Amino acid sequence: MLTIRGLKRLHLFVSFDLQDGECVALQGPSGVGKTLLLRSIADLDPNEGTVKLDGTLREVMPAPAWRRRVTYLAAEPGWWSDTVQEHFTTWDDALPLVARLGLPNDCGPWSIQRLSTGERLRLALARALMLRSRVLLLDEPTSALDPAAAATVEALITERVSDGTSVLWSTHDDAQARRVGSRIFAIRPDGSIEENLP
Ligand SMILES: Nc1ncnc2c1ncn2[C@@H]1O[C@H](COP(=O)(O)OP(=O)(O)OP(=O)(O)O)[C@@H](O)[C@H]1O
Repeated sequence: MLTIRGLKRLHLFVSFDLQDGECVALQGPSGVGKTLLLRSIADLDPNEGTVKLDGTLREVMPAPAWRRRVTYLAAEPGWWSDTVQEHFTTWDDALPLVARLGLPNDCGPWSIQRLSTGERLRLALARALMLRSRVLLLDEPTSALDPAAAATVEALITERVSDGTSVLWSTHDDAQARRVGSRIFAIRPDGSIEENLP
């Protein structure tokens, strides 16, 4: 279980729990703080408060180890190597997942530069899913995808949730929030969270 108490970042001040195998949809108008919240939980920006995974405080482990367990998927993912396959520890292991996400089997040697925005998003999702994290913090993961690709992503994440992964999923799509979330958190302009049922 992910436990968050008094997490403070700029105007945000929130407390909540995310159970194992639970997907919570995160909503709110543009600029309200959804990305700020997800990045703070992953400890990518300075923030205050108590964040624990299964009772273990975030600060007792090195930041990279925390982010392998509590993984943030950015709306605009970053890349550090030239080719697709260099972003995976074992490309052959990643290939079935990459293919399921609709990328061609021969895309391993491709340059990252040639990928479309949607292809990059799907590749970044594959990269995140290969970590088998305990918690996924998804920042509008289907915003640049066509309906078929978005449905594939929803199905994949739903499988992971069934396997016990906890997910916080930021989306502007109300119907998607109701489909994927067993609870919906709406960030208010004052930085607090209003909890709704789908
Ligand atoms: N480092 C920072 N210092 C000060 N303000 C910041 C910083 N980073 C982000 N903000 C501000 O915090 C607010 C919330 O930004 P955030 O990216 O979390 O919004 P969002 O809810 O994810 O929006 P969108 O739906 O458009 O992606 C914005 O007004 C943004 O300008």
